[in-house]
Amino acid sequence: MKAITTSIPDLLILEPRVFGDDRGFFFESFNQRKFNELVGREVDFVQDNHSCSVKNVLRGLHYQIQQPQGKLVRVVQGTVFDVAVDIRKNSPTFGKHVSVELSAENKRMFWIPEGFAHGFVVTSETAEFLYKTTDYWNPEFERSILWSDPEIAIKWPNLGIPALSSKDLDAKLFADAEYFK
Ligand SMILES: Cc1cn([C@H]2C[C@H](O)[C@@H](COP(=O)(O)OP(=O)(O)O[C@H]3O[C@@H](C)C(=O)[C@@H](O)[C@H]3O)O2)c(=O)[nH]c1=O
Repeated sequence: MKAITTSIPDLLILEPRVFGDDRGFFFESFNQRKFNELVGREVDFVQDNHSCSVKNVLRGLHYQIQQPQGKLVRVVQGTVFDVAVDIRKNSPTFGKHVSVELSAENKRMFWIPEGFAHGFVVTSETAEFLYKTTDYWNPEFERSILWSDPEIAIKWPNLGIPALSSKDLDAKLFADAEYFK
């Protein structure tokens, strides 16, 4: 596993070593010891999630105001444009974001520690999205920032208006968002 740094030091793109042969391929999709070495601390994951979405579905930008979740995300079918926004108030990169294409083909993973809002849009016909989280989902603490927030100004792939959940249609502007307690 190789870590690629990004413009926000705590956000890492991870590239697994893939062993291909005439049967197909094999790779370690998670190895706790190697992961901890790459991120430089002990991380404990408590929940695994799996979602499937059709093209131009956008989920995000999500975070929890308590029990913030670090997320290790990847795609096992299709392609997504994935984004993490720094919402740590005392961070020098507060309000800045990093985007990365994740696909079944590139097998890249994105490590998004606690303190970021996260979202993605599906750019293939369908996409299956898998992720591990460092804390449990808690609907009471869950919040959504508007995907098209003008201050964050994410350059999403040009697919037209995305399909959103009702929760994400009601998302707040970054300027009005609640932060961690
Ligand atoms: C997130 C989540 C949802 N659910 C339920 C609630 C709801 O009925 C259904 C669908 O939930 P949502 O619409 O919130 O799913 P979704 O929009 O896919 O939410 C996810 O989006 C991405 C971008 C993230 O970063 C995740 O942390 C998570 O917020 O699944 C759980 O049971 N456990 C969970 O951990």
